[in-house]
Amino acid sequence: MDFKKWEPVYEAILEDFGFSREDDQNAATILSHLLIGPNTASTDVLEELISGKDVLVCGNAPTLAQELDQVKIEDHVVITADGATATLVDRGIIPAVIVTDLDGDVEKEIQANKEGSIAVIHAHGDNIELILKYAPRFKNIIGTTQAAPFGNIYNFGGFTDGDRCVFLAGEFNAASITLAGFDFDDENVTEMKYKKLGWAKKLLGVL
Ligand SMILES: Nc1ncnc2c1ncn2[C@@H]1O[C@H](COP(=O)(O)OP(=O)(O)OP(=O)(O)O)[C@@H](O)[C@H]1O
Ligand SMILES: Nc1nc2c(c(=O)[nH]1)N=C(CO)CN2
Ligand SMILES: [Mg+2]
Repeated sequence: MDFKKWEPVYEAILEDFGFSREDDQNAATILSHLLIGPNTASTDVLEELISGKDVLVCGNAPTLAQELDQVKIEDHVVITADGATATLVDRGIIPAVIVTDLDGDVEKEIQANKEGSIAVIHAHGDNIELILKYAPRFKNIIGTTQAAPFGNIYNFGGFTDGDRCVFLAGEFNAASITLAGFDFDDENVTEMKYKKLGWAKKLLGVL
C-alpha cells in the first residue's frame, strides 16, 4: 500500500478513536527490534503463497463456523484474522497466514505458527505489552504497522485484523478473495468493537 494513499484514512482513524500516532510508531519500533532475522519471514513468501491464488479470509464473527461449512476450504489459501485462527485449528486446518494484533487466542496462533502458518504481527499503540509478551514465541514473522512503514515493518493497508487480511491478499495479487465470518452489523459486541467493525466495513467497501 502506498502510504501516501493510506495516510488520510489513518489520520481519520486516529482522530475518530483518539489513538496516538506516536504510540503506534513506538510500538512499531519495539516490534522491529524483536524481529532479529531467524524469527522472520520474507514478504516473498507471501507473494509465493498468495499471488494468483483463490484466498479465503476468515473473520471471527459468530457466523464463521456455519459459513465454513459452505466453502471448499481445500481449494483456497486460508488467511485467518486473529481469533478466527482457533476455529480453523480446531477443525484441523492450519492457515497459510495469520494476521493478528495478538489479542485473540494467541496460544492457538502459536500452535498453528509452529505447524507452518506465517504470522503477520501488527504493532499499535495499545498492544505493546502483548508484543513484548508473545512475539518472541513466534517464528516466520512479518511485522506490520498502521503508521508509516520502515525497514522490516510493513503497511499493507487496513485497520482491524479482518480487513487487514483482505488488504494483504490484495497487495499480493490474490486471484479472488472470499470472505467468511464477517458480520459488520453484529450487535452482540462491545461498543468499541462495533465502532471498529464500522471502519472495517467502510475500508472493505473502498477496496
Ligand atoms: N461480528 C464480528 N465479530 C468479531 N470480529 C469480526 C466480526 N465481523 C468481522 N470480524 C473481523 O474478524 C476479525 C477478528 O476478530 P477477533 O474476534 O479476533 O477480533 P479482534 O482480534 O479483537 O479484532 P481486532 O483486534 O481487529 O479488533 C476482526 O478484526 C474483524 O475484522
Ligand atoms: N492504537 C490502536 N490501534 C489499533 C487498535 C487499537 O486498539 N489501538 N485496534 C486495532 C484492531 O482492532 C487496530 N489498530
Ligand atoms: Mg485482534
